[in-house]
Amino acid sequence: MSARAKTEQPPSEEPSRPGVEESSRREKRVLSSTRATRGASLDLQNVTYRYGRGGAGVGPLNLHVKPGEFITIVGPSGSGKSTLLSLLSGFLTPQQGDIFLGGERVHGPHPALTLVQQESALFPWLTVAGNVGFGLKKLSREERARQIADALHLVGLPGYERRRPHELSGGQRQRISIARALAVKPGLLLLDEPFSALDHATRTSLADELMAIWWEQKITVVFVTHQLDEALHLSQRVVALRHGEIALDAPSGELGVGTLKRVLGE
Ligand SMILES: Nc1ncnc2c1ncn2[C@@H]1O[C@H](COP(=O)(O)OP(=O)(O)OP(=O)(O)O)[C@@H](O)[C@H]1O
Repeated sequence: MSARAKTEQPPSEEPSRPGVEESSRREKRVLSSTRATRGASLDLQNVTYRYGRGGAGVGPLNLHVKPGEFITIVGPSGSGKSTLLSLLSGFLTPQQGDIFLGGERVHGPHPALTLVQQESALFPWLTVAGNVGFGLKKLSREERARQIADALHLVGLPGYERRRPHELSGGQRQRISIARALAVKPGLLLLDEPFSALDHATRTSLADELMAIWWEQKITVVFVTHQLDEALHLSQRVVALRHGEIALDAPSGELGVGTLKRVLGE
């Protein structure tokens, strides 16, 4: 049994605003937006995945993420964060239990569900437009170009369509990876330590940008990080994994780094 300290969520399906409104730029963007939820809900019901019989892995996990909510998953190395993200992104199938996105059972990779990983996985032979528009091939040329331009605008790189990945900095490449994920208008955005390879200043500014994008785009976000302060700063809610189980699930505003360290045994 996990020592789960689940805290009651507000009754509304609309997530509360983050408690980090100190950035004036973000504040301006936040206030200019009418917040109506577009993100999908995410439900895990008794989800279990073990590598080998009785081996390491995760579960049973039970989790409900509201449409438009931003949660972070923290946990020590080997606690099951990547396994959980692989299950959420449909790359692994639960051995027991079910995952529902917007009420529909997840069977394998899903277009409304995109994953941004630690190292940007851009195709080096394609331009920025080719990368960002990769999942938009069914659209007309004009519509595709418009969605690419919109996504680049969101990540603060308008006009970068013709650049190649090797002409960009590490931070810019991660922005393009996020733009590619956003371009398909996902119901759920999964981020696996997307800023861990970046320097502190770039990491902080990208984290702020991500907050603004989340608030504007109304998507549901699941963000995995090793950094406890980043988890508390970014998200509304922190889920801590330990030995493949949920050891804590609580609003960020009720937590401090010290509490998280104690729960995680750090
Ligand atoms: N392919 C695999 N085969 C066997 N065991 C695995 C495999 N992948 C992961 N594991 C084990 O499952 C457990 C959870 O691993 P996972 O990679 O999900 O943890 P993590 O929290 O993401 O770790 P890190 O922070 O180091 O990336 C670990 O004990 C790991 O050794």
